[in-house]
Amino acid sequence: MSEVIGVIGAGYVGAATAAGFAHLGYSVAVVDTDAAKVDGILCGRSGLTEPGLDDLIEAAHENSTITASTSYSVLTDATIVFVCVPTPMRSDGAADLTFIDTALSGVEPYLEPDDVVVLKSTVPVGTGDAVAERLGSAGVHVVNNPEFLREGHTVEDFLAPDRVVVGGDPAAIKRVTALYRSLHSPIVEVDRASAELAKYACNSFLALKLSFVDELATLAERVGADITEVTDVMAHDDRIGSHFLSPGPGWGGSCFPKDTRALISTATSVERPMRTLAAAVDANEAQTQRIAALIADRLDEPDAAVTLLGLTFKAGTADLRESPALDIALTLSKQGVRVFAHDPTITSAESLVARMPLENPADPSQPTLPVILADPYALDVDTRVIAIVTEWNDYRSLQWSLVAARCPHAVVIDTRGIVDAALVRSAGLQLYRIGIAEDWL
Ligand SMILES: NC(=O)C1=CN([C@@H]2O[C@H](COP(=O)(O)OP(=O)(O)OC[C@H]3O[C@@H](n4cnc5c(N)ncnc54)[C@H](O)[C@@H]3O)[C@@H](O)[C@H]2O)C=CC1
Ligand SMILES: O=C(O)[C@H]1O[C@H](OP(=O)(O)OP(=O)(O)OC[C@H]2O[C@@H](n3ccc(=O)[nH]c3=O)[C@H](O)[C@@H]2O)[C@H](O)[C@@H](O)[C@@H]1O
Repeated sequence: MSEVIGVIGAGYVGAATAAGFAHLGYSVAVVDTDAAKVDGILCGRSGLTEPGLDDLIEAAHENSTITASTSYSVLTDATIVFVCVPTPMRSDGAADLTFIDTALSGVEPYLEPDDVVVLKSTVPVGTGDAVAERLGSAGVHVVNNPEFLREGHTVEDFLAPDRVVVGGDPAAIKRVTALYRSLHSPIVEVDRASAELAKYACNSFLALKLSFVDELATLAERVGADITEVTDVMAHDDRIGSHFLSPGPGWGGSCFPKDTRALISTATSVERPMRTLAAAVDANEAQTQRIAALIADRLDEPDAAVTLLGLTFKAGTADLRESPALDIALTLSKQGVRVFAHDPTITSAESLVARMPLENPADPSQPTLPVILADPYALDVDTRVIAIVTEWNDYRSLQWSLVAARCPHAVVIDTRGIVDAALVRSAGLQLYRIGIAEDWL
């Protein structure tokens, strides 16, 4: 327990890492450039909608095992520093490493010989070697330890990972893996390039699987099949597995979109193009636009309105980054459709501004932000389409008779396959489920 943990960046990954190591008994110091995040941690809160995270941070706060600051000097005593800053997408698709560079510049003055810097952010192949070269002359070791947690499950996944992957300096790897030993998860030691590539490989493979299933759902609609029966058959094959077989409005979030493009960019730069992945990215964009078109096709009057149920990129998170729901809202709004939306985590349209850039928000003839509904029953009477875009449990158990009483002519489009068809239809509403041919033919 002699190691002192430093964490740079207190977002989804950094907050879970800090809280998790504090829970495992380590003393943790966090630095974040966002003063609100730091103040939150100093009061025992993460500021994130993540089950169990605030409990761990509050416990660490009470035990004085966590501290935080906007100043890198808080890392002075840290012996192993985890870098958990963003690696967003550049306009050319490659990963933007500016935040990594700034984080390293910030921590460098506080590093001592034999300290370890751990790259937990998702970084392209070659980044770890470059960082090792940069810090090596000061006697600092570098380890790649890519993270595989999911939003909405950050604590659960941090404390019980399918695997812990480490690559890099062998002596330092021993010290990093020792931190995780009490979790009893498989530890996979690989070379640095393989650790970096494996992280992109996992996200990209899952994205490929989803694009395949989304296209299969479209095909099922046309040829008389039921996607739930098709994927059930697939899931019985252990080689295929049962996860990531639910079609939807397209995959989104802070990582799949940027990581697939970053891998394509890496592959292209060494003239080893990843054609399958490029096709999956194209198919994903087409899937979201297909859903927008299906909605638009069911609007029979110029004044007809649409209500989107769900805005986050998936259920269980308040994260709106790269959410297909926002793309659908924007596409419809550009066509002059009045768009309303409900999401359990969104109380006002203001939180959408950063994620839905509009050219002229004040001009009602231009695309506008969706009007946020306080509850899913507060529907505009001219609503013609109610589309379930995010698979929140709230929408599985809607009282469809209340919906029908307000909007008897609305049709329901379920892009996630979560509603009970009999209940929707017994309320007198027409229903279209993704991938179910009998609804569309
Ligand atoms: N969100 C996720 O589920 C997962 C993300 N990752 C990867 O982890 C990395 C971080 O992702 P998130 O945690 O989602 O990001 P995030 O956007 O939630 O949080 C990043 C945090 O870093 C802070 N920050 C930015 N620059 C800083 C600097 N120079 N010094 C100190 N703090 C700084 C920001 O204020 C923010 O609080 C990315 O590379 C991402 O691809 C990996 C696995 C899962
Ligand atoms: O690198 C990352 O950031 C993380 O990215 C994903 O985690 P996350 O972005 O939280 O979301 P997922 O649960 O993987 O969902 C991604 C997208 O796929 C969609 N999805 C998922 C599963 C499914 O069956 N169908 C489906 O459409 C979701 O709605 C969502 O838009 C990976 O699952 C994590 O392992 C990884 O660590």
